[in-house]
Amino acid sequence: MIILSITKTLSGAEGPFELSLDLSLQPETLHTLFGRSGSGKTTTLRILAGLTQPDSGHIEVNGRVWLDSAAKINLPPQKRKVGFVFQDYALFPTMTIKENLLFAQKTKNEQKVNELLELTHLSVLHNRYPTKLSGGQQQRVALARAILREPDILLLDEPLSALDQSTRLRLQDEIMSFHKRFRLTTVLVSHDKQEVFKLSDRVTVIDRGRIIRTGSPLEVFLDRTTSNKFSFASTILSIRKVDCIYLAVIGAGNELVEVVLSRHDFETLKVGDEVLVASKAFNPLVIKL
Ligand SMILES: Nc1ncnc2c1ncn2[C@@H]1O[C@H](COP(=O)(O)OP(=O)(O)OP(=O)(O)O)[C@@H](O)[C@H]1O
Repeated sequence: MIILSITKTLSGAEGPFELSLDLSLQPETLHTLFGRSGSGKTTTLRILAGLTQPDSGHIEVNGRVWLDSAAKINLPPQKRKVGFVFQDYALFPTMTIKENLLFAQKTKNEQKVNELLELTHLSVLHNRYPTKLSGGQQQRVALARAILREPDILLLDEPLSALDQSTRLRLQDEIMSFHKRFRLTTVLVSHDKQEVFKLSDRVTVIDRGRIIRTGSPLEVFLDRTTSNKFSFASTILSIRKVDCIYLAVIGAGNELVEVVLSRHDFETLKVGDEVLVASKAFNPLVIKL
């Protein structure tokens, strides 16, 4: 069980605001922090890892206190058993893949490194340097390196956002399989709803430092208790008038959809606006690709 209770004043783009979170994470679950840019998600991961100091707080991991500002307990990052994977891989460029992995381990257990290389399909590449690998391969190395630390918490900060869609889908499956195989307790930060829905046991939505919602992905994203309608939130990419019809192009995941607007919407909405697209009656054909 991981218990986190923190406060910190952050300097946001629209002025200072308080990050104030109380979270408890069940062991062996994948818990996602979701929310608008600048709401405090990365800062929360950094506080868990000991890389950023909160103004006050208490963090307890499997019965061990990592931080207690009142009792002046504050374990340094190297004493916290955390695996951290960032968007930008952060591998050592002058070390080979295998050296990068060995460096992450206190025990220098080469057998375990070889096992992880095998599991991540990186064995044949073990002598290469990170710059000679694709983004997906580099992120696999970063994931393997984080797991080798045998972390009490695996922190994944937008780990797949720099990758193309098909690599992303493959790595989502790998993250899921590692999370289960190594019985990890994982905290993910992601902006991709489909990814969050696929991977998460629990989702906590944060807005300007506060928890505004928490629950299963179904409860948080589909709001089963209030509506069964089809809807998605996205951004208007273009608006135009064709004869007497008003049309908007709106992003939907990796696709674009064109919707008809009312005259009032045409006059009030503009490109870049965030909108909710909802359909009252939704009876689609589902075709396997
Ligand atoms: N140590 C700090 N002290 C004060 N403010 C900070 C500190 N670290 C980050 N901030 C500010 O806090 C806000 C939240 O940053 P954070 O990176 O946690 O947001 P986020 O939710 O992860 O955003 P994104 O989704 O864009 O990565 C930002 O405006 C940032 O500038």
